[in-house]
Amino acid sequence: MSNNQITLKGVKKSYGGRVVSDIADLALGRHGVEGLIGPNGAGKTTLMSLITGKISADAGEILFFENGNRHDISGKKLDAVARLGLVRTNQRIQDFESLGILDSMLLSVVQPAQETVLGLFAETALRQQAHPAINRYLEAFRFSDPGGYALSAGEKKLLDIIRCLLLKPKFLLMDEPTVGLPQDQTDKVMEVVREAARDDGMSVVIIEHDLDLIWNVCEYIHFMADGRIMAQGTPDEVRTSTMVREKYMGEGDA
Ligand SMILES: Nc1ncnc2c1ncn2[C@@H]1O[C@H](COP(=O)(O)OP(=O)(O)OP(=O)(O)O)[C@@H](O)[C@H]1O
Repeated sequence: MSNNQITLKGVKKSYGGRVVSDIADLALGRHGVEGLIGPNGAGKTTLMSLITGKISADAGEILFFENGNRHDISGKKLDAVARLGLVRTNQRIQDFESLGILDSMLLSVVQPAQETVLGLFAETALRQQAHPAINRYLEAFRFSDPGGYALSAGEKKLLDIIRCLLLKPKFLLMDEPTVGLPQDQTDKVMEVVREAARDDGMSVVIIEHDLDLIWNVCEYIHFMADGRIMAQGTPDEVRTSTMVREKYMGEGDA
């Protein structure tokens, strides 16, 4: 079980007078792999952006606890939060067309001070030897041209997730990780994420509309609607909640 947690107290965010996030009291990361679900526009992505410092809250406190250390990350910027080991995969895929697959992976494993060393890794074979973790991901995920660029939407998405995992985060927030990925790739992504949660103590929160994935992968689920956390519990508890069914799922889906 992970030692890492994010807590939010009285966190509020409004756009043009409309409250899109109103989190009274929330703890994330107590249960290994957790899910954050809710209807479109519920405020899930906004919540992740508030935590990672992409946007700032109007009020409230956000704390990050990692291995006994307490960090007040309210109002902290994106890079400062990422340096603490709190990393987020992207809902919208990034443009990797100017950086090859291997180079972008390598950039995740070298420390900033070592970046000039990149020049030493001129040979592809040498680069691969240098990082067993990269080899492992290349083996598992079979890019169409690993020595070239990630071109399809699926490959870009995959590369984004792998780069985040190579950073060895303490806490990983995943925003709709499976959109655009075929089922076999989705299964493999979830396998490596669960492995990192189990073996490295990484905490994970996954936003997904793919409820089968949520029920199968997550140990604990937070349900959000209208900017607020409305229900929390095990997959069984959330799946059978009348309120969750009414607000989110068709009666037949549960
Ligand atoms: N920059 C912004 N300016 C104005 N309104 C915004 C902004 N960002 C988000 N919103 C609004 O905040 C609400 C919550 O959006 P958010 O993207 O967080 O929802 P979500 O739960 O992630 O939805 P989805 O499941 O569709 O991704 C929506 O009504 C959205 O239109």
